[in-house]
Amino acid sequence: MAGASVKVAVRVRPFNSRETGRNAKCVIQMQGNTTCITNPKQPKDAAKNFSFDYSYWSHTTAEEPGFACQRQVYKDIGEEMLLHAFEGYNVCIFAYGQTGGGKSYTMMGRQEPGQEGIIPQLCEDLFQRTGGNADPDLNYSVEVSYMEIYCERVRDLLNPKSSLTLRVREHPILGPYVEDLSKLAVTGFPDIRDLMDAGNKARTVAATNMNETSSRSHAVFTIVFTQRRRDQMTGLDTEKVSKISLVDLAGSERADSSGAKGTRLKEGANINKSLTTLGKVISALAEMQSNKKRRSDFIPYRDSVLTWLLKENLGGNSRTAMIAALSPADINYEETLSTLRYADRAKQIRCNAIINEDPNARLIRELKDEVERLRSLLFSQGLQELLQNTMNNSSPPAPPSSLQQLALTANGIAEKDSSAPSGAEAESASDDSPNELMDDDEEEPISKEEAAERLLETEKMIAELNETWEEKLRKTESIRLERETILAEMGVSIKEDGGTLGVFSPKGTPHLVNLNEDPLMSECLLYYIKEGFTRVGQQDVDIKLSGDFIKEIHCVFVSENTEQGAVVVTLEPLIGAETYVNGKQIEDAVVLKQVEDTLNILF
Ligand SMILES: Nc1ncnc2c1ncn2[C@@H]1O[C@H](COP(=O)(O)OP(=O)(O)OP(=O)(O)O)[C@@H](O)[C@H]1O
Repeated sequence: MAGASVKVAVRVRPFNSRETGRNAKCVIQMQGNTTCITNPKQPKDAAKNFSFDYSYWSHTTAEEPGFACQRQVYKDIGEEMLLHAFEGYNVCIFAYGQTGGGKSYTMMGRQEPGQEGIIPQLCEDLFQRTGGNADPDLNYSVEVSYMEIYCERVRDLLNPKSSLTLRVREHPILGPYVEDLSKLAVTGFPDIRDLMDAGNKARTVAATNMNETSSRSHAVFTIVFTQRRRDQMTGLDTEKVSKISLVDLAGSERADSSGAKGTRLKEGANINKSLTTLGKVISALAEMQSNKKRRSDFIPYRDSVLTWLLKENLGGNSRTAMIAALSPADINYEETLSTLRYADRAKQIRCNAIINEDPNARLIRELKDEVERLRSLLFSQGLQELLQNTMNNSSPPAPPSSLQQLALTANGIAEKDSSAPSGAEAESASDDSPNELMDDDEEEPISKEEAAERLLETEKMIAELNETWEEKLRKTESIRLERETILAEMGVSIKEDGGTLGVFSPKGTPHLVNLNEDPLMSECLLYYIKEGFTRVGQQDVDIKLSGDFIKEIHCVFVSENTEQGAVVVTLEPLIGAETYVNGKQIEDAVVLKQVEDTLNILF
C-alpha cells in the first residue's frame, strides 16, 4: 500500500456543564463525512464545509441516530490500524485539538464499560487476536513504552527511576530515538492495561509536581509488535515488526487565546514549538504533494522533539490516522475553525508505508558493520588501547574507562543540545576539532570522542536486540517492582473513581494536588487534602472524613462554602481570568502556591 493518504477524522464532543450552564450554541453540524461550521458572530454568512474520512457526531447521546460512540471510532480507525500492524506496517494514530476538545477521551477514554478509548480497545483487540493463535510456528511478542514530551523534554512514564529528561538522539542506522526509554515486555492485556494505568498516573504525578496539567504535554504510547514465524524446512525464523504509535497531543490553543502570562506563556511557547512545528511539517508535506518538485529534506522535522520522533509517522514509513477533537461551543469558534483547517491540510499527506520484514536481523547486521567501521576508524588513529575490552559486540559492552571517558566527553558536548532533537547536527558540531577522524563512509569527519560514543551506543543497541524474551520479562518485572517501591516511598497512592485519577498522600505531608486535566473548560479544579482544620480564605474549616483520609476541595468561585465536609474554595479559573485569593488579585502562576500556602496553615 504505497503512497496511502493519512486518514483524517474529526469528532465533536457533547457540551460540558459549563457550556450548558452558559447556554452555549453548537456551531458544528455534520452530514455523512462532511463537517460544517457556522460563525456565531455572522450566522448569515455561508457555513464552512470540510470533508474528511470520518466526521464523528458525538455531541448528543448514544440514543440519537448518527451518534458515534467509542466503539464506532475504534472500529473505523483503531481496528483498521491494528490490521495494518498485523500486516507488518508501522502505524500511528494521533489526536489533535484544543484543551478539553476530547483528545484524551478519544485516545484513552474512561474505565467504565463502553467508555474506553482507542488505546485500551486496540490493546485488548491485539491480545484477543494473538490469543487465538493455534499455529505452533507462529509466535507473537509485544513490548510497550510510554513517554511524555513536555517543554521539548522527554520523560519516561513507565520507569520511575528515570525522572530525568531523556536524550533524543539520532543513530545513523536507527534514525531518531529516545535513549534509555524503557521498552517493557508484556504477555497479555492485563499487563498492558497496568502499564497504561501506571503511565497515566506517572503523568498526573509529574504534572502535579510542577503545578501543571497534563494537557500541556504530549503523550506517546508505543507498542512494538513482533510476529515471528519459524520455517520448519529450513529452521529459520522470519519476523515482521510493527511499531504502533498512539499519540495524545497537548492542547492546541494558542498561548494568546489562553491568556497565559509569564512562565505559562513560556511553557506554552515551548509546547507550541512542537505543535507549531507539527503544523509546519504537515503544511510542508501537503505542499510537497501538490508540488512534486519540492524535496523531502525541506521538511522541518528536526525543529521539534515531537516531529523528530514522529518523523516516520508523518509522511514516512507508516500508516497514519489523525483524529481532530472539536468543541461544539460558539465560544470556541476560532479555535475549532483552526483545528478543522489543520485537519484539512493533513488530508493531503501521503505516507509510503512498507512491510517491516526481518528488520531485526538486518538491523543487527548493519549495527555490527557499524561497530566494525567505528572500531577500525579508532584503530587506524592508534586508539587501539581504548578498544581492548569491547571485542565481543554481542554481549553488553564492558568498556574500558578511557573509551567511556572519551564517549562522555562527546556526551557532554551533545548534552548541551539535549533539548534539541537534531542529534546529527550536534554530532557534527565539532568539525573543527583537532581530534577529528576521517571516515571513508561519512561525508563529515567525526571526532574520536564521537566515534567512541557512537561505538558504545551501537553496542548497547546490539545487546538490546539480542536480549532474549525471558531477559526482557525479567527486566520488566524489576522495573515494575521499582515503580511500586518508589510510589510507596513517595507516599503517593492513586485513587480511581469512575476513571478520575486522584493522588493523595497517606504519609501526612500537606498535600494539595491539582487533578484537573482541563483548567479552561471545566467547572472546577479538584484537589485532595487531608483531614483536619484548615483555613480557607478568612475561615477555619474543619474537614471531616467519610471513611477515607482524603477530602476533595473544589476551587470554583470567589466565596467560601462548606458542603457536607467538603470545602469549596473559591477561585476564578486559573487561566485566562483574573484570580483572587483572600480578596487579592494574583498572577495565574502563583495561584496554586497561594492556595497551597493558605491551606497548609493548619496542617
Ligand atoms: N465524545 C465524548 N463523549 C463524552 N464526553 C466527552 C467526549 N469527548 C470529551 N468528553 C469529555 O470532555 C472533557 C474533556 O475531554 P478530554 O479530557 O478528552 O479533552 P482533551 O482534548 O484531551 O483535553 P486536554 O488537552 O486537557 O488533554 C472530559 O471530561 C471528557 O470526558
